[in-house]
Amino acid sequence: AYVDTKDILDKASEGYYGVAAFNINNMEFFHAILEGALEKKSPLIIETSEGAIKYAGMNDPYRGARFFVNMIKDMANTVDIPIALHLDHGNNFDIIMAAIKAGYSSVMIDASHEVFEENMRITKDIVRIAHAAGVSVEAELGQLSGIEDNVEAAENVLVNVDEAKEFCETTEVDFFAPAIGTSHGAFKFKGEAKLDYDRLKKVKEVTGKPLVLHGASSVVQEYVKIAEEYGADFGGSKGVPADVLKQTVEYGINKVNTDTDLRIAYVAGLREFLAHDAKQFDPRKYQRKAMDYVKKVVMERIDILGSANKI
Ligand SMILES: O=C(COP(=O)(O)O)N(O)CCCCOP(=O)(O)O
Ligand SMILES: [Ca+2]
Ligand code: NA
Ligand SMILES: [Zn+2]
Repeated sequence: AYVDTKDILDKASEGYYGVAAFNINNMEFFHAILEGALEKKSPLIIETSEGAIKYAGMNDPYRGARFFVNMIKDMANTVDIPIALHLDHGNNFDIIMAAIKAGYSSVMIDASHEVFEENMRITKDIVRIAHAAGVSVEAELGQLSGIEDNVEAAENVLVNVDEAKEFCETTEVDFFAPAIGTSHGAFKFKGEAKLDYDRLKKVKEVTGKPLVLHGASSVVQEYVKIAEEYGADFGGSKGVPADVLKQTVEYGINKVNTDTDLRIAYVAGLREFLAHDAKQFDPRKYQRKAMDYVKKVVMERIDILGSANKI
């Protein structure tokens, strides 16, 4: 069934388990992810960035948003697991409105690069509009280093616990993303993967909200190796180890944003298949190994986060 993201995450917060939010840009990733979630009988959050919406809509965001809603809502209403569709890192007002109008389950308003008062003001506005339309809302405090909200955040800016309390009370967001030391992409840490667990525990205590971990991909080395065997160069890639992920779930993380792991698994499968089969040109065949690797990553992640059989 097609559901509100808030429903999935309120249950996950109650039960102290994590639900992965998987990013897609096309049909094949969605199918591979869905196969994995169905096999695990897990609730499923599909999310699309603004870039994905522009990509699918050939630069018409409302068309792109409708494309994803039509594909996902229709499929969701014909399978037995709860599925939600979320706008990830919403920043452009028109694209957030397009997602709400098209029928997204939830939207993120990411104004975390603004000063605190401004982030709060913008978020309050979006919550008012989204809630009027029956759409739930995610927002963020702190910044992830690397490309973030289309602005370069040189350093990690960790969430401030007192601000988190005021922010969640004032804005009435439905689920909340505290920056605790992760970053987007495949090169998250120079040395050891260290997240600020103490800060996370305190944010859970003072907000009582379902919490979101951005930049949560593990950068699974099994697929990095396969990709590199067939010509990729992902040297120095490092993500959030599974045991660290488990720890964040224990301390209150419920939505676990995962994009890079799927991208690496897919390109590894594609490179491997094409290196061995010189004759195949049916896209339903030469993408299958890539989709199988994505499905495997999805199923492994569901086991790490504990959302299997939680439907
Ligand atoms: O927090 C995460 C997941 O991060 P990770 O998977 O890199 O760890 N996300 O929010 C996914 C970010 C997707 C970015 O998409 P565009 O390239 O279209 O802008
Ligand atoms: Ca941000
Ligand atoms: Na998000
Ligand atoms: Zn993110």
